[in-house]
Amino acid sequence: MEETETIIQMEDVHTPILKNISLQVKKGEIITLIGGSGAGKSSLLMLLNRLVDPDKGTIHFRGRDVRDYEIPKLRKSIGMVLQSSSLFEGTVADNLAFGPKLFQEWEENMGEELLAHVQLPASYLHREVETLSGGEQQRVAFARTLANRPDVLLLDEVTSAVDLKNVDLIEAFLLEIVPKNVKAIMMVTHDVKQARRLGDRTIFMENGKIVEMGPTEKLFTNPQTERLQYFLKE
Ligand SMILES: Nc1ncnc2c1ncn2[C@@H]1O[C@H](COP(=O)(O)OP(=O)(O)OP(=O)(O)O)[C@@H](O)[C@H]1O
Repeated sequence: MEETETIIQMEDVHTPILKNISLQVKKGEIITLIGGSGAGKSSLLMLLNRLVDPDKGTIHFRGRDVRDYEIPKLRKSIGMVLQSSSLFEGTVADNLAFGPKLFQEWEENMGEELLAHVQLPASYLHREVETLSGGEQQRVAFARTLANRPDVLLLDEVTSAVDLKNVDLIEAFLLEIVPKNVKAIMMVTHDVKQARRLGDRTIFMENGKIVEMGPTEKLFTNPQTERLQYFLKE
């Protein structure tokens, strides 16, 4: 049987905030990260696209140490979307084209296709981003990240500032793009129900450490540690 490709491998990674982080992400997986405020979830994501480097340990992306990639190429391949999108002033099309133009990969018909992923009509291409609702802006932020054809998406609380309709749209979109358009997703969410809905595997963190990690349903129905049992009850 063909072995599933390992997309990310972290081995015994330490930073001032994180301790002893080891994990693997395989092709096709959505990994959800849960844990209380300050547990280190965002810090873990930031290691992957080198917003932070470890003091100790190694991080491999598609079999290669992340430090061996040029940073713009790494960040093109490992895209990140945050809680509130940082679209720049201009039209939706300007925002979508920005990344691909850096790599001479922009084609005029891409815009329409990218917006279709996030269920926005092509007419939005010419809209100034400031005229869009928060939820629409967040969907454009997704389309802009997808424009770079990333292998991995790092998502940090991406639905916490949008209304329920947009939460549904974004969740449906995420389930649809893996592994067709992106190979894997790592997603931090404070919404444990969302972590359960979307995750293939879930990581529970506390004090900079991974306390439990496993198949999402198993983790939720049969938490092994008192810490996680307590966290899920809160
Ligand atoms: N740049 C920084 N300098 C110093 N401390 C930091 C820095 N960034 C994060 N921290 C600290 O590291 C710890 C982990 O933060 P992190 O943002 O990774 O947690 P989190 O689990 O994502 O929390 P939240 O759910 O509140 O976003 C916190 O105690 C935070 O204050």
